[in-house]
Amino acid sequence: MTAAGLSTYSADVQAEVAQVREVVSALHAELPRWELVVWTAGNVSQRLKSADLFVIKPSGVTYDELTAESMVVCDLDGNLVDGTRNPSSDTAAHAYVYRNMDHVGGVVHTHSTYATAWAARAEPVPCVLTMMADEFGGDVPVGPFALIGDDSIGKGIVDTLSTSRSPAVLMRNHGPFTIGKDAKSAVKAAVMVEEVARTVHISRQLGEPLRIPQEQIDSLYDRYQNVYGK
Ligand SMILES: O=C(CO)[C@@H](O)[C@H](O)COP(=O)(O)O
Repeated sequence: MTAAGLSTYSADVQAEVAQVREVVSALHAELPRWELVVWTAGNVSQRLKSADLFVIKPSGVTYDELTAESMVVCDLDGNLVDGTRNPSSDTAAHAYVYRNMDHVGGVVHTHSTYATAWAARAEPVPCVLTMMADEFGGDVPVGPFALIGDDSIGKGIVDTLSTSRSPAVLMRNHGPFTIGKDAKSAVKAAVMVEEVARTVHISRQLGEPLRIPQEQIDSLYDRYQNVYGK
């Protein structure tokens, strides 16, 4: 597929595109490294600061074949602006999130095993671990069932995450989508949601895990978000 390209954009925008292509390409390597994907089943994107554009992977290309140059650039309606291949099949969902959540700079989708197992049951992961309180500020919520092809998935993500502190949503019968201030933060949330989905699942084999009281969740979330690592 060909597109209009970046020639009408300023040198600053083109420079940022080149830099974000490197970032997004490198972050795709984190998905198999953390065992969050099989074959081509997951994608990372990052929004530009200097223009209403984002960078995402081309569809159906294996992670070991991805390069910075092969990353595609889309506008916030999901139209291809620059790149030689079709953008990821989840581009419309990423674009919808960027159009409707101004604070989001990165989006990730995977089909990681444990998080997707919870999604298949449409059950939120209950906040029973301090690392869940830290990262998610409560339960990891479930979003609606939605078919790929229009704005349904994006709307489900936005509607669910707009009423939660969680940067992760388990889209019913599908899998996790995560958001962050940039793509790296969204990848981190994808790693964390898989980890807690796995741990809580294992805990359940031993009995019913104990929910953390809301006051303690709030305290842990505040410390991790505002003090930890600063
Ligand atoms: O969820 C889906 C399809 O149901 C996608 O995540 C694909 O599995 C990955 O697609 P590309 O990013 O390679 O288009």
